[in-house]
Amino acid sequence: MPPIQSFLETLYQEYRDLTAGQVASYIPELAKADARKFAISVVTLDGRMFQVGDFQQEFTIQSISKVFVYGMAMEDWGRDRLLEKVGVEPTGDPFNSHIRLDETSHRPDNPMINAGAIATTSLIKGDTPTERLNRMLAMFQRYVGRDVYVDISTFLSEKATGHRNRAMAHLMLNFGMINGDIEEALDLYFQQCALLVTCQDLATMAAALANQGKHPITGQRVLQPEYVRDVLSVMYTCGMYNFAGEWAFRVGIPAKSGVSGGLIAVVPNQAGIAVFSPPLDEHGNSVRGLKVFEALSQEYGFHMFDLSMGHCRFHQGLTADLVEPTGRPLPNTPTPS
Ligand SMILES: NC(=O)CC[C@H](N)C(=O)O
Repeated sequence: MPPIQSFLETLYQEYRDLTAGQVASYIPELAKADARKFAISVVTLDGRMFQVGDFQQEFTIQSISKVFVYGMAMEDWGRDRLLEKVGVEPTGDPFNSHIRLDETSHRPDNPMINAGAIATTSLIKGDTPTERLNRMLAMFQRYVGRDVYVDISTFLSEKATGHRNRAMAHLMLNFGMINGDIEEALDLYFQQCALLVTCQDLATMAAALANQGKHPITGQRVLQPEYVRDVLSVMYTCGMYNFAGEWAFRVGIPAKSGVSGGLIAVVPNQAGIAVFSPPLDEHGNSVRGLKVFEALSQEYGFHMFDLSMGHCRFHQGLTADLVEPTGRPLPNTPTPS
């Protein structure tokens, strides 16, 4: 069982020269991304970090934001009220697929596709657009553990070209699934997608979810524990677009990807993991990201239904690096059985 840090270094060497995939270009600013950038970060529940590559490189969070805004909407409205507006059914469609509202309820299928995410964002509470944005930034700030910023160029770039998202918002307005000003809701959605993060930030945010909603370093509560379950459930079933089923089968933990090349996954009660690598496959998922997660899942057996070994092997990988000089395992790392 290799210690996690050395295994990450092996994976980095193995996949750094991979040239498959295309950098997203439908948002003009994203086309400028450097396809060679590559980072892997693992953050444990007690805030230890294992990382390789460009883990301090900033990029826009894009669809990964949907996870955290969904959690915020849960806190704003409660589970039942939110479910009336946005479903939790996987679609098997691409993230930007034309909207297919539920025939009777007119809800978008789930909050991880664009239609559902825009509806979710439109529900964020606040009296003015500025207040809603500030509440959202404060939420992201709690997850990241420092000040966060929106990349104005990417925001404007998507605002100017996001006609498909705009069309979906209008359709939802028609069915009464969005209230209020469409352009304001879209602005907030484009702003959340243009939030600047690093791979290290994303793994830390995922670790906070793995830690039942408590930040692994600041100890601050970022999400009410009762909603962590809901957020992880939709990540598990809907987080990887029309690859979600394959991902659940192969990797087996809740995850979310974004078109800028970020990919996060949550190993419940153990760690948050993130990969950053801009080239995407035909489903819009990071090519290197998928490779890394498949290898990690195989090596450490963290698939949720790998009942033969369960989480024990991942613990061994983590605890190999996590044993204090005294030899005492750190808190939150149960002894492998
Ligand atoms: N999959 C994504 O990352 C999509 C996010 C992007 N801002 C969009 O709405 O198209």
